[in-house]
Amino acid sequence: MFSLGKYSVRIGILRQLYFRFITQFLTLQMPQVLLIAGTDTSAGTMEWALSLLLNHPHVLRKAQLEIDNHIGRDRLIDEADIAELPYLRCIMNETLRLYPAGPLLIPRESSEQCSVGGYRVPAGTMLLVNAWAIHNDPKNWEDAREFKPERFEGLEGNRDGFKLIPFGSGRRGCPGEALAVRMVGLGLGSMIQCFDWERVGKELVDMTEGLGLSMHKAEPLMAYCRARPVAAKLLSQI
Ligand code: HEM
Repeated sequence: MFSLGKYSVRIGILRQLYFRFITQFLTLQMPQVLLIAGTDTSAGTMEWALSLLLNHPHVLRKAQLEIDNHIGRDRLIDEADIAELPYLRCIMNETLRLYPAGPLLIPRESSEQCSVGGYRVPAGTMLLVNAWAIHNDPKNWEDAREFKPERFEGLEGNRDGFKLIPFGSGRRGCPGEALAVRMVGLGLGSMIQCFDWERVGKELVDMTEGLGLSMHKAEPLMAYCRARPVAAKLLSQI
């Protein structure tokens, strides 16, 4: 048994799970790989982001204001707008920090003996990078468990050294990163632009994390939404 922050697992079970996951992954054709790796991660990130926004309505209002100011009320948000919406990017980074879709990245194997943080790692050792623990470590982040998109103001891209690594790093880093940022940005941005969102009740949205190799919500998000005048106007033109 070993502990990886909140991930406390039996190494044998983990090895088996990864072995099954990786062998299945390797037998898939490239389009299947891209679909599997790209859909759950992107959809899950949007669900976490909207849940966080519902629990922090002032952040939602600020994001809506940014979109309204930048885009106006005569057209829908477009992929090209994402780069011009820094606060929306901050929300995405903060969501991926708190709830990284791949919390343990993809396992590595040491090709030769090395030393990591003072520990001797023999050649052929399976190595897991606990991105979740790095992202939520109070040594790395002030108010680590708080949702504060402003902490990323001024940051270019989706990495902050090795403190923020939602897409992994190096040769096996996520090849879909650029697409994911555009798709999550467009999906989330459209939902914010076109609808007003409210929680179903007075209680906060349940943010419990489900079990699994990817980070998904234990309880699917339920929310009320109302089309904003901009959406009604634009949809009536279609
Ligand atoms: C929010 C969305 C996404 C997140 C958070 C995410 C995150 C990750 C992470 C953490 C890894 C492991 C990287 C590592 O171990 O260094 C990974 C691998 C991968 N991702 Fe993504 N991903 C996302 C979207 C996508 C999309 C849209 C695609 C493609 C259409 C994609 C394709 C892949 C593939 C093929 C791999 C395996 C790469 C390899 O083993 O060399 N991902 N992703």
